Amino acid sequence: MQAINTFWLSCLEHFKKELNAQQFNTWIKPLQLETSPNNHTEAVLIAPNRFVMQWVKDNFLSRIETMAQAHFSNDIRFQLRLADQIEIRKKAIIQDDATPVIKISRPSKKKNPDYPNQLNPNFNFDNFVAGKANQLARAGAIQVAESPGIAYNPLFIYGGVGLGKTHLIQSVGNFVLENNQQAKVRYVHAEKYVSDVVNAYQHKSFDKFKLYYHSLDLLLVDDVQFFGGKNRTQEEFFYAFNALIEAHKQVIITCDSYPKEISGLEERLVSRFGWGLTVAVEPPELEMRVAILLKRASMEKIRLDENVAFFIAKHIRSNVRELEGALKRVLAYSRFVGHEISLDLSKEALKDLLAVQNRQISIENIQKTVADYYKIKVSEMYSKKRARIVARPRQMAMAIAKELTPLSLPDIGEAFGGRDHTTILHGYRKINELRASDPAINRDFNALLHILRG
Ligand SMILES: Nc1ncnc2c1ncn2[C@@H]1O[C@H](COP(=O)(O)OP(=O)(O)OP(=O)(O)O)[C@@H](O)[C@H]1O
Repeated sequence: MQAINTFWLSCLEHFKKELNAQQFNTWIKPLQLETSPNNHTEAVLIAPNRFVMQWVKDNFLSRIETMAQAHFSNDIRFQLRLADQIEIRKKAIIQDDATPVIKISRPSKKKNPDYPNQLNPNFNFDNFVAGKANQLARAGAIQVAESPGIAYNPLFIYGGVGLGKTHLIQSVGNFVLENNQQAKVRYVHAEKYVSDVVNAYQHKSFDKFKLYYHSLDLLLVDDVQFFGGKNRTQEEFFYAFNALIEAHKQVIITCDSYPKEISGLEERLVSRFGWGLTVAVEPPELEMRVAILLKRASMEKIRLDENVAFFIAKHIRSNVRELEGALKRVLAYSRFVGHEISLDLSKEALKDLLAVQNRQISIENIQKTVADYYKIKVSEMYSKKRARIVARPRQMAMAIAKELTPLSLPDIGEAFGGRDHTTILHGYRKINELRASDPAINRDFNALLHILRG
């Protein structure tokens, strides 16, 4: 069924252009086409888990069929089917390399070393504000909390700093423990896991290390990008991961990037991280930032007017941790001067912070930062040269200026050597398109935002 394969490739191309990279990677890329040589009217798309299957059914299936109708003369029906997880894993294990998968016999009578679970009881689903930015990650986490080891394994949550990844995965841990106090749950930051490996080395205690990590019911590993380049840690984690997944124990991982983009991570781990559900958390939009502030205020029993929350949320845009930091600052200032929190008081309390922010995110600073990043001269930002090597960074700087400053398009145009506002709009749109189709551009964009926001 060469024709269907060719059609599917063109479908992939189509969705790659239409969706942003995260949506494409989450929903479309994991689908596998299965055709039968004897059946010319039906094709099956295999989804890696129920979540993806349902989403594709609801949101993409009819589009795929419409495209198929336009492509073929006869009718082709597309079915969705759930992948056989065991088969996928077996295949991956065989393909990986000859490394044996260590099977740890689960200690039946022996007591496990009694490690604390390291969970912060304040992280729970109730005080996690839901919004578009974390919709999928939250839904995935809730499902995993309700059916650990069954729903999606592993659950891989990625996104920038301070966006709630730790909060979310610890909420799963706390939820599981609430339902079953006997559950062996462990939250571990990746750096701590690395130091546990070093310790096991020093004390020749790998058996104890394995006994512990391989016998958990739920393992939460935070910021797994820290495993990059640490081969022994990765090897140990590979064994632990296999042992847990084989035993239907839940693994949840967070990271600052998509699995394939973690630098220095072995391919066999990258592929395993994609076995379950991979979801992103995005920076929250304005209304969600306001909701987070109001929630936090009510938890702390502080009266916070909506207009004050809007003021803070409008100015603190980078991530939730900074948002909470700003609220703390306002609160501390109000206690210090002995006045209730008001708009004026908040402006005063955040004066320094906002001044620093405004200074940092001037258009000149954006131009200089982007020029440094791409190793071109700042003067290329105003030049008329069209060579891609300078034109692309210039468009990147335009897009970032639109994103980070309140300046109008004509103002931004002025700062880029007196360009027309349509040129700025074109640059902005171009970069957004590229971000959706080219992970490298998306990474550059996010890295630059990160540098500029300090
Ligand atoms: N949606 C949300 N609702 C309520 N609080 C949130 C939300 N998102 C983040 N927070 C809060 O913001 C702070 C930072 O979140 P968290 O530590 O989970 O971020 P992170 O993504 O793990 O960051 P890092 O990558 O730096 O580890 C925490 O205090 C957390 O409770």
